[in-house]
Amino acid sequence: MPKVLIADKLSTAAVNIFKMRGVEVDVKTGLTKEELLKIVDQYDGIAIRSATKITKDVIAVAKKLKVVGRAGIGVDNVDIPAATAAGVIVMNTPFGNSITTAEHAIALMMALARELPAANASTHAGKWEKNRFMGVELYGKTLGLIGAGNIGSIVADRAKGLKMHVVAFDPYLSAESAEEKGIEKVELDDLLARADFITLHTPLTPETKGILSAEALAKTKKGVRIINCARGGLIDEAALKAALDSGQVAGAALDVFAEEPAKANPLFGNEKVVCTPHLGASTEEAQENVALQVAEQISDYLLTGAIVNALNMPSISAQEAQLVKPWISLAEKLGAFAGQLTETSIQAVEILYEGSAAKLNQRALTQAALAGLLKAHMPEVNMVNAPLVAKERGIKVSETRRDQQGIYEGYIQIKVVTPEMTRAVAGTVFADGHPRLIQVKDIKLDAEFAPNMIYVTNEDKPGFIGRLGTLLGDTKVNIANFTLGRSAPGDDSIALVQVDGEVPQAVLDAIRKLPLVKSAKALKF
Ligand SMILES: NC(=O)C1=CN([C@@H]2O[C@H](COP(=O)(O)OP(=O)(O)OC[C@H]3O[C@@H](n4cnc5c(N)ncnc54)[C@H](O)[C@@H]3O)[C@@H](O)[C@H]2O)C=CC1
Ligand SMILES: O=C(O)C(=O)COP(=O)(O)O
Repeated sequence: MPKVLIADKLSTAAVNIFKMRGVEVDVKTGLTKEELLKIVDQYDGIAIRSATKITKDVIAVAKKLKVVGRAGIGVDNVDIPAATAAGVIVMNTPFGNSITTAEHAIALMMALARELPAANASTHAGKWEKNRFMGVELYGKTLGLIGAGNIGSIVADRAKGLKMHVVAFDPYLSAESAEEKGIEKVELDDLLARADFITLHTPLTPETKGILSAEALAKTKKGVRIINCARGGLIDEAALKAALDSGQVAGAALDVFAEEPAKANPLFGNEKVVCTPHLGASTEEAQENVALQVAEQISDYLLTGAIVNALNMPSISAQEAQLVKPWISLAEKLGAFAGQLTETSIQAVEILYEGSAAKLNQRALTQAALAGLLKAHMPEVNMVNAPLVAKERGIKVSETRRDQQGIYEGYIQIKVVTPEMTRAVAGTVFADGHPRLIQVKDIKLDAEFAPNMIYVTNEDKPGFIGRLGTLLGDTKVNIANFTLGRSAPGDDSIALVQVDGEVPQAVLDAIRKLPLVKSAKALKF
């Protein structure tokens, strides 16, 4: 039974889902890094929010870990490259809390416009400072969105309801989509110059880090009000403090901070600043949504192989996972076969999907094929990081789909191009769900994959099979299966021998010395 750790505060809906689905679950929130490092190797999955940091060193000791599920959107607390390198899938719940967070941004904008927190505190203190608080209207004002994705778009929709004019800076927002949303797409400088309110809704990336820098703040309309419900690092906090002090910025409402939990911050204590402790996603509805979703997604992956909302893997539905599983195994084994025969650098990999194989999730199959291929010489490669490793090594990967042409209902062929040669291997999945090797170079055959095999190329002349069998018998290597193939009588032929146990090097050397043998290699699957 797979075991999952819930490391941040999640709705109890998550625990119930895990239990119902047959996943063992521990709830241990508020762990220090050291505590997490001590226990993380027990778990197949971890469910988190923004508090727990899944760093490189956590991934390094989490030997069983297969999936990190973020009950929410931002994944800047997860080292995705490290997870990818370790074959750990990182998932989030991209829509579960977006309405709630957009509503928080609007709430903060209103609180800022009318100084609600200060007025509230003053009234509770019995001061009745009616003349102290003078707000501004939102009606007719320009709202500048930095980032117009899911949350930004909902904020825009609500702001339009308040009769604001909405402009957005988002390089990835198409003109059509902007028009559809009633948003004016602008450049950042234009937004800074025109907006009465600026609200941030981008992820924290190297490009967006410090997007509201001292320089950017200097370009804003004097008296601008800023709302940040995305990530603290988007604003240079020291620069914001200076801009508030100079009056360039009239106020800021912040839900997120460069360092969290934010116990001390240069902006604390400033009455022009409205703060909440990262509450953007904190409504009953959103927390129920994200907890349910993340528990379903993690359970699905661990129990069925289905992948939804992963940031480092293509999606595969549960139904598809069932269908594609034997083909993934085939693709990986074909890749492993070709990889073990390849001793030189690889220039290109061409994968052909025919018939029923062409109707399956091609990205997953290609990732499996690449993983098998590259793992032969780089054990750290896995299905998740294989495309990246191939790219880093300059291996050109191409895929072709074709309707059924041959006798097999479906098959996969992998062609590996090296500076010396091109080698093709192909296989299919039989009705029993077992992958079969059906072609090596141009030679047709029919062989199952086994943990230990010997691959021999030889001249097709009488006497070879007997000698090989005798040698293996004499050296106590038990033959489980023996498959032969040749392009034409008397031409090149190959023998694939399934053996029980590892093949000693001395036996391989002896096979290579047999008459008619051209090459011999031990293969492992
Ligand atoms: N305060 C809170 O509790 C919460 C905060 N968030 C934060 O809100 C962020 C936005 O969430 P969603 O809208 O769901 O994400 P999203 O992915 O739907 O939208 C992000 C938008 O930012 C844009 N973008 C990316 N790089 C940009 C750049 N350099 N300049 C301008 N725009 C850029 C993208 O094109 C995209 O349209 C999340 O990344 C997360 O960090 C999300 C939920 C709750
Ligand atoms: O979903 C997000 O990106 C959030 O920032 C929400 O964070 P939280 O789950 O409340 O810690």
